[in-house]
Amino acid sequence: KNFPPGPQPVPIFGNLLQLNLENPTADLERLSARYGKVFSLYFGGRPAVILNGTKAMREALVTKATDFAGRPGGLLLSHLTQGKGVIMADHGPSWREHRRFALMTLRNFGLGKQSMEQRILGEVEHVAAVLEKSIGKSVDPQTLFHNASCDIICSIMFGARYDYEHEFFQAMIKMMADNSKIANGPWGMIYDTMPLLRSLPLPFQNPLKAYCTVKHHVLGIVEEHRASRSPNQPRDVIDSYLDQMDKRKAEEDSLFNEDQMVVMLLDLLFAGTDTTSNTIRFAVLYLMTHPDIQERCQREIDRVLEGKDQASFEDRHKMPYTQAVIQETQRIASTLPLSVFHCTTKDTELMGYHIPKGTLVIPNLTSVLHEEGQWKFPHEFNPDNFLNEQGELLKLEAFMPFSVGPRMCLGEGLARMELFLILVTLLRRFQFVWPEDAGQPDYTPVFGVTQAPKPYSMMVRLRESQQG
Ligand code: HEM
Repeated sequence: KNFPPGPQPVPIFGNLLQLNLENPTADLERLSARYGKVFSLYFGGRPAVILNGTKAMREALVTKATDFAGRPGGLLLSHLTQGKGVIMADHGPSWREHRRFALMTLRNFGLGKQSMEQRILGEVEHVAAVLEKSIGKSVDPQTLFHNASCDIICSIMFGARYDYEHEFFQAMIKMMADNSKIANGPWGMIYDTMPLLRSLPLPFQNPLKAYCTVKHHVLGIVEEHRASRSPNQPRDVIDSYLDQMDKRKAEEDSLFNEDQMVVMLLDLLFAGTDTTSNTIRFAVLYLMTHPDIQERCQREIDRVLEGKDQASFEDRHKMPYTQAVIQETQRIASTLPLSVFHCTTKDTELMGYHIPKGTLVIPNLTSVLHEEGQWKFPHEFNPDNFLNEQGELLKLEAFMPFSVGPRMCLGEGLARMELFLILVTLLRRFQFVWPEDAGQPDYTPVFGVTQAPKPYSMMVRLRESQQG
């Protein structure tokens, strides 16, 4: 009763046949124009509420934060992780404690401090070395940027980075990219809506298998850590977790155990790889095809870093234009278009509608990041969206690529540091050029849990200031 309105569902499929499952973004926009900022859809027999626009998003995720902080079960992503870890864990003590642990550990390993910066800057040197070998050639940077962001997370979690060619490392990256594509794509939708088909040998079996293989390997890394660690002298996230398990051994029903640890590690890898690297790929695509914007960033970077060997995260305060370019990339790219699905934890109300406990909630972040009335230029790439007349960086309520509320991205600090240090270091050294024979750039994203640009080629040149 008084459930948000939406198109009429049909038996078995619900509204599935009315959506382009390869990329439902345009359908969601059309439905929101017809039914309003809060509307409903049926995935098979399961009702879902779609949140659109800044007002509905904030009312649900901030004002009524607890009511909307759950995670749905019964989906491909929740089956992969069995509801453990952080991302797909339901709102409860285990999620709360693991979220707190992950945030605290990231902070202890120097988020905002020197050591995390050094890990990122170290990784950028590997990227720069590969790019230097590509000078004057056309290359697709997809693999390179995936490798770099995955390696940064690996070094924080496992204490070591991998060579980009390492077999396990490559398997892990492939698993993450494939799973992201499948989970929000047609096969993921079929898995989510038609439980009877789940045991059939269909493509959604692949992510389940790939996840198990990577999980098995991570268990091996945990075993190595057990053998080589010194208690209370953590080298990385695994050691910290083992310390935490020791500390809580005496507790009956401790929430910290090996199974939870492995899922949490995979969560952080999964959440931290494609998100950051796809954002960097979008940034390079827009900078190549807007050379005036690229040059303006480079002038700012040169001025602020004059006489310094390396950039530091603190330098961002002196680089409002570069920050505006990074934020504008995040806005236009909308890397997690439908965020991560939420679920109501109790019967609640939203914008006058009744929403029962356990309802699937889909925050359409793209609808906020491209919302008319919130942005000076909602549909074009323009850093002025984030700058005032004086060229100062604006803080805007509708800028929520990391979502908002108690479930918002816990890697935001790390992601922002990575985006800044990687882009600033590379732009200082290289010029990125859209190849002459590449035709018109196509900015249309490839839809998935994380959205990616279509594969493209870039030309790399050493900047004049860096030559000889
Ligand atoms: C540009 C990069 C990134 C973007 C745009 C991004 C965005 C998001 C979004 C939209 C969510 C869903 C929030 C919600 O459900 O309301 C999320 C959740 C999450 N992110 Fe990120 N993220 C990024 C990078 C990272 C990194 C580097 C890490 C980890 C090291 C990370 C870890 C997580 C985790 C663990 C969650 C689940 C939080 C929870 O359920 O409590 N993310 N992220």
